[in-house]
Amino acid sequence: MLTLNNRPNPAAAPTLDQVVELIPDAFVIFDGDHRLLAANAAALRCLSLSREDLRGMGCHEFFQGVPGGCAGEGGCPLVTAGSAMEPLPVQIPGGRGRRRLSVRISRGRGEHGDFFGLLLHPDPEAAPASPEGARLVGQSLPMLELMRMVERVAPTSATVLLLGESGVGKERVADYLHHCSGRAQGPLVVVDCSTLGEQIIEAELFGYEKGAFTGADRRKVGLFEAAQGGTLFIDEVGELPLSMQSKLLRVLETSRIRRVGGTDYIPVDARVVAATHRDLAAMVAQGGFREDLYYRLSAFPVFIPPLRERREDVIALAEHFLRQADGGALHLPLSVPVADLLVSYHYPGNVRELKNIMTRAAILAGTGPLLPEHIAFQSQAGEAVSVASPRRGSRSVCTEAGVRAALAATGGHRAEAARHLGVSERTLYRYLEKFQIRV
Ligand SMILES: Nc1ncnc2c1ncn2[C@@H]1O[C@H](COP(=O)(O)OP(=O)(O)OP(=O)(O)O)[C@@H](O)[C@H]1O
Repeated sequence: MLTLNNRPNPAAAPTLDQVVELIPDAFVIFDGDHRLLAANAAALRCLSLSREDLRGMGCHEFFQGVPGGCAGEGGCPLVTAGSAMEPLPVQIPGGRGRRRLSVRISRGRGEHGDFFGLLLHPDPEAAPASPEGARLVGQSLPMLELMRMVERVAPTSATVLLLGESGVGKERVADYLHHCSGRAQGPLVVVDCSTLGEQIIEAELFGYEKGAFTGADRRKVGLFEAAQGGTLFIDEVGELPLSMQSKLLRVLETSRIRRVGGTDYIPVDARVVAATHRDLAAMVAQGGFREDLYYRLSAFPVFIPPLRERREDVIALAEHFLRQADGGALHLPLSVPVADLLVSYHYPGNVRELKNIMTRAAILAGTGPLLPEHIAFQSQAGEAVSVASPRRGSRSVCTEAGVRAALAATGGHRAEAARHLGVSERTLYRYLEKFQIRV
């Protein structure tokens, strides 16, 4: 029981277990005998251990993985950490093998002795060990800010909603989030609502029992169950039919599913990350999306800016995709004219378009040098992609090299060069004046 000073009615005070649940990050408390007193749900997920596994666990077993006495001054982090809140990299044995965590330990003094609070985070130093697929390429400010947000929310159990135009990297960010979470060793299951018809989506998500419908000749486990202990990435959640939206909401609220044709409720422990390129708030206003589900999903929205708003990432991404292409590494680093040309473009198809451009360029260049003529932009017409962007209205910034490259690539055609840069012709004129470029 936790009571505050002079509390008139201690019986009404919250328990320690209830208090630790208020902390969104993975958090555990040890008592003065170095025995674990309480852990919140985020910590259980982070360590893949149950509350029963953890309660009463000694510091030696917690830090070393095997029961034993406290290692004392020489080795127990609770003793050595003091009150400095410096993160401490440790290898903690979880339910599925050891994992590297960064632990911040703080010491408190109570009536009956000391106690210790431990905040657990995935160790950023361990990031290189994560698979290539989980790495986010990009060093622009918006990208660094995005990574910080994702790393912050990853260890919690919050539902995350990824917003951004098509091809901007939503699935990639979901992958990164999964690998930064305590569920990294669990599965990452992806479901794309835009590719599933209304009839099959329920069976896909929740599974079905034998005989549930014609053709159901055996029991099938759904994607929620397949994601047990891991993450379920629901892509294009805006395409979910209304009837399914209420069912999804129920699962998010109760953490239980019922297979189609089944009667039992099955507990599921899957962290949900959803994504959409659509403006869900507008869909709510038009009655196409349930308001309650919208609020539930957007507990932690993360906006991924379009590539044209983070042109500083273009070269790093281009070289990354070139490295992945057959024989592409031959062309690294990119020549200045190719780099200028790439940076000048506005990428309506975002990172996916850049990836396709680089894969194609590597093929066209073969074993010779990679030249500007090998760069073929896919959406030269510059058609607008429908955007659900809270940052709509932010302006493209063109460099002198970019403007010159766009003019060179379009044979000096101003209207085409403006389209190519993703700006209006009037804006292009302002740039021509600013950089004193004559066409
Ligand atoms: N920051 C990044 N670093 C490395 N690769 C990236 C990055 N962002 C996107 N990609 C790659 O670009 C391609 C498109 O990204 P992704 O599929 O994640 O986009 P998306 O926003 O989910 O698209 P859609 O809305 O069409 O589902 C993928 O091959 C992905 O791996």
